[in-house]
Parts: sequence; structure tokens; C-alpha cells
Amino acid sequence: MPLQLLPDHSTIAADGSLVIGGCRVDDLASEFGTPFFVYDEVHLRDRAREAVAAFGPGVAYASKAFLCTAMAALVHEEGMCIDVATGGEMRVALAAGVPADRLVMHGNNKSNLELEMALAEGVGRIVVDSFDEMDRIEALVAGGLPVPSVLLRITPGIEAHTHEFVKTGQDDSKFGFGLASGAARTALDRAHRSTAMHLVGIHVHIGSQVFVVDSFRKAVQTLAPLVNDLGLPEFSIGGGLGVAYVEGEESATITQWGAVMNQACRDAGITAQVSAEPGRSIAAAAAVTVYTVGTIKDLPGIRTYVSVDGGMSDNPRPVLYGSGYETFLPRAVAADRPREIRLVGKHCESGDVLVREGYVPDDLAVGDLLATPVTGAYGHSMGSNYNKVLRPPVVFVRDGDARLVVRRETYDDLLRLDV
Ligand SMILES: Cc1ncc(COP(=O)(O)O)c(C=O)c1O
Ligand SMILES: N[C@@H](CCCC[NH3+])C(=O)O
Repeated sequence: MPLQLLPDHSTIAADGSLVIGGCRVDDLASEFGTPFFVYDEVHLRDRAREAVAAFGPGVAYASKAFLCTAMAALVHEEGMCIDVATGGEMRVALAAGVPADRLVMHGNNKSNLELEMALAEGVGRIVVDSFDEMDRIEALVAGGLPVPSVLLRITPGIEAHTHEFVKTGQDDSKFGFGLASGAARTALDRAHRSTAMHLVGIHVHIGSQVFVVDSFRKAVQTLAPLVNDLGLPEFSIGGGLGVAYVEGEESATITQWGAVMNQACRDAGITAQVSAEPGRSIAAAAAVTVYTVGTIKDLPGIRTYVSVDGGMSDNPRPVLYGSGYETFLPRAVAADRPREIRLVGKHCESGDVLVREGYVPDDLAVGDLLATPVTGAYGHSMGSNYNKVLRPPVVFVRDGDARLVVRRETYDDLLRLDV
């Protein structure tokens, strides 16, 4: 198991067991039950501080990656703004005590209610995505709500090298105002003249899980003439920095990404304050999901299926994007893993696969704890309760202390919306 995929403050106890943030994972399983997400809190804090050092205090954590009140409070304490893409994300960040002026409101289809809430609360920035949204903001301001500071999201016409579902910078996109079509110029002109918007900058986000730093550089170069012409004070390059999920993958650090982006902006003559919105690169590697093995089925000549007590409801990424993950036993982190298995969940779907080609030690047995690393982003946040499986709890560990920040869903929770 490549140890660099584990959270930063992971160690191996004398008996070979995994310890994260000073807490033994087997003890956490006894205390909280499985499955559960465990986050190394200092890892999260370090990444947030790294982002602020790279991009300054305007840098926003993309809360879609993982959000609960503890996480919102944590990134706020470390000096980041928060990118919220819906009224729900805004509500959670506000409930955590994050001041509205530290929020950046996103969304390609913000509703009237969401915009009303954003204006009434006084969010720091709204990233405007369409002409219809401009109409709605103008109507709300005409109705007496305060004028918001806005950035316009521009689609630069750049194909990021990533999965089709998470590319956003190409011309054929539901996001932003297209540069090639002329919509970007028209929108900037309108926002500039509108008395219902205070236009402060341009925003671009080319996609997520992008490894090729050159794609980001290209976006900067493409937008530089626009940014420079208008002389706006802010330029956000969005998020999207890729992270390593499996053996052999390597990613840039936030510091390296920041250095390349800032240099690219300088090279393109951009004098605006450059900011960014990392999500995955803050949260993904900070967490591990821990399951219990319930069933092992050997299909001779075919494969071995290992079923755990979670699945596509706590990590839909393998099903959605064919994403790969590693598997290991927290009781024997550094052990050889000669046995090939397919790790599956407990849902009524053949596609409910967590790891298509996983490797485990030969002595894997029913009742073992089994973990998948790098599950801190787009796991809990994209989870569901398909099959009425209960959503797992989230535990933050630090210096030997474990605190429950999201409790496990209960059967009563499943019934609370039924009328
Ligand atoms: C507008 C915007 N900003 C930031 C992000 C965060 O991206 P990532 O988690 O890849 O850093 C996303 C998601 O891709 C996004 O849509
Ligand atoms: N949910 C995607 C990323 C989408 C980013 C949101 N704009 C993933 O898990 O990779």
C-alpha cells in the first residue's frame, strides 16, 4: 500500500496497525462503528494554510468537495473564504458561523430564492453565470436588496485533460459565458453598465481532477487580454487541481500550483489579484473510509468478490467516473497484498463497485476492517441513502483525540421527511 496516499499524520503502530492523528483506526471502529470517514484534522488545516499562502486571503475552499459545519469552521479559522454552489451549502457555512462576506456564491442555475438569500445575507462575491441570473439580480436589487460584488464566469474554450463529466472549460458547456461566441464580452459590458452589480472580476474554472498544469496556464493566457483590457481588480482561476488516488499517480502540491499560476498571470501581464477555489486538493487525501468485510465469495476461475458494509452510497466516484482506489487492511498497513479481489458494496446493483482491481493480504477474513484512502473529497458530499443505507459518520482526529463531527444517520432520520 503506497503510504504517501495516507493522510499526513498517519503512522504504523508496533503491531502493524494504522494510526491516524494519534488514534488507532481499530479503536475508532470500535467507538464509532463502520463504515466511517476519518479525517486527519491537521492535514486539512495545513492544506488550507498552504492555499492561503499560495493565493492570499481571497482563496476559497470549494465546499462541494466536503462540507459540514466543522469543516466550514475549520477552513474559515485557517483564513480561507468558502465557495458555496447552492443555498444548502450557503446555509451550512452560515450555520458554522462563517461571516457572509467570506462566501463566494456559485451556480449555473441559482434560483431567485438562493440569490435573494445571498443578497440579503451579504455574501462577499457572486459569480454570475448567465444572462437570466443577471435579470434576477437586477430585479432583486430593484426590490431593495443591496448591490452585490460580482465576478463573471467565463468559459475559455479549453478542453482540460480529465473525465468528460467534470470538464467545464470547453465551448460546449452549461457553465459560464462563452468567450468564442461573444457572450463573454456582451455579459461583461452589461455587468459593467448595470447599477445592480458591482463588477470586480473574471472567473474561470476549466474542470476538476486536472493533472496537466499546462491546461490552467492555457486558460490564463486565453483570458489575459480580457482581464487586462477591463482592468478589473480580481481574477479567479477556480479549482481543479488533481490529486493522486492510486499507486503511480503523482500530483502537484497547492504551493506548486500557486507558483505556476501566479507566474502565468505575471507572464500574461495580469495585475489583478489572482485567487483560486481548491476543493479536492484540500480534502481528498485527508481522509480514509473504513469498512467491515462481511462476505467473501470466491468464484473459481473468475474472481473473488469482497463485500463491505458501505458502497456506492458513500463513494459513487467509481461508478460515475470509473475512478480507481487502493484497498488495504488497517491491521496490516505495510503487509504484502498478493491477493487480487474486487471490492463491492451492499447495494442491489452489480455496478456497486468500490475498487475494480483491489489487492489485499492473503489472510483477509470476514470481520476484518478494510479501508480505502483518499476518500475525503466527493465521497461524503456526493453520498446518498440508496437502498435506505444509513450515511456514515465523519470523525476528525488530531493529537490522539477523536471528535465526531457528523453522526451516523439513523432509521428515524430515514423516516423524518415522510408525511
Ligand atoms: C466553480 C468551481 N470551483 C471550484 C471547484 C473545485 O474543484 P476541485 O475540487 O477540483 O478543486 C469546482 C468543481 O470542480 C467548481 O465547479
Ligand atoms: N464530483 C467530481 C468533481 C466535480 C467537481 C465539481 N465541479 C469528482 O468526484 O471528481
